[in-house]
Amino acid sequence: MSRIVVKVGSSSLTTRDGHIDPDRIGTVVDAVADARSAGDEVVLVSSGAIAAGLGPLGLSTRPRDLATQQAAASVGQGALVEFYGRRFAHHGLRVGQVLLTLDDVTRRSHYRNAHQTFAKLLELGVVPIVNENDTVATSEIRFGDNDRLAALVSHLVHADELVLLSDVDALYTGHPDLPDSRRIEVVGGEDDLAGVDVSRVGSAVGTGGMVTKVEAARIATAAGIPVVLTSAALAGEALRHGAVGTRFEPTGKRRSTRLLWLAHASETKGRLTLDDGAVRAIAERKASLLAAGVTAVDGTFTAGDPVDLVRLDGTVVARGLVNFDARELPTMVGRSSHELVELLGPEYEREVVHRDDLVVL
Ligand SMILES: Nc1ncnc2c1ncn2[C@@H]1O[C@H](COP(=O)(O)OP(=O)(O)O)[C@@H](O)[C@H]1O
Ligand SMILES: N[C@@H](CCC(=O)OP(=O)(O)O)C(=O)O
Repeated sequence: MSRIVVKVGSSSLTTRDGHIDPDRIGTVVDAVADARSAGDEVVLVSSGAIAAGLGPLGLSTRPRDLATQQAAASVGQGALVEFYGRRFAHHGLRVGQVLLTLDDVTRRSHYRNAHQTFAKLLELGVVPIVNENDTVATSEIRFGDNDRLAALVSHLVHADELVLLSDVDALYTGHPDLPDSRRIEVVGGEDDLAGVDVSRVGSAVGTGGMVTKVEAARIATAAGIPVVLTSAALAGEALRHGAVGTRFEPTGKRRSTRLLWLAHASETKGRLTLDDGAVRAIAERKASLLAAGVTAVDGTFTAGDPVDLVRLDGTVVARGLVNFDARELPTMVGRSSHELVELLGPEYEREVVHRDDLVVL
């Protein structure tokens, strides 16, 4: 029995005029149901909320402004889950909706909750249908693309494999429409990606194109999870562990999900400059960062936000979740814990970034 996370993109689930495509979603549902009958556990990360909301709202193209995207996602997500619910019921399976924001995989308490929810849903035999919580996620906290979300979810649920389903059957050396592009069967590591061009954009409804799929594959494989990338039309073969698409081999070992995200967080909220002693402490001794070793503070952040930790020359050494707001830190920098307690009170004795919330790059 394997635990598989399957991610399917907007372009494989919806029609060009912004409605659910029953046949194409049906192919994915049937493949997932077959895998379940064969004893595998499946978590389905489904995009398509915005795309499926366009038609019902009379919109002909993906809106540019966040508020309309969120409104479309609200309408489309309901339609998608309703469709999944009915279609999986034909196979005697129940679905459960899981909407995640960035906080759910970075903040410790949320992370534990998300982990437990998935564990219970799978134990109860439910097929979790996951998406980003588009309707409430603001631009700063958006995952931005479901490929990366799927990589983090596969790590969160300790998946044995991540299957990325798109509208193209494999990764190619260049855009598949170009005559010179060749299909890539196996990616064993970074070397195999040298010279691969993923820069040309994908479908009108998807967000990330091939760039985010390759990035998701990097995140998952670096954490020890193999990835298969192929088209949604080949979902059946992919889930029967057939030789389809492009296979990305694991390149690293499992690490904490929160730190995995932090290492790959697309947006940090600020920057703390460290003196040489503090750099050595966090990088070599794996110590927490104390105010005494901070020389400058940039950015607007609140406690719990991810920040870059940089050397005096500005190069990034690490990323961490900061324990104080940006406005609190300037009076703290360079001071020992003892001074901070005397000056500001006992609650200022804590680390600026705890070593459990810090990842050296
Ligand atoms: N090197 C490449 N190999 C395969 N596809 C590529 C490559 N470069 C760009 N693409 C494009 O990426 C598209 C898939 O991305 P996207 O439309 O965002 O998918 P989804 O909606 O499934 O997330 C493909 O259809 C293809 O047009
Ligand atoms: N959360 C968004 C999905 C964004 C996204 O990553 O889309 P895609 O590139 O099609 O996987 C939605 O459901 O519309």
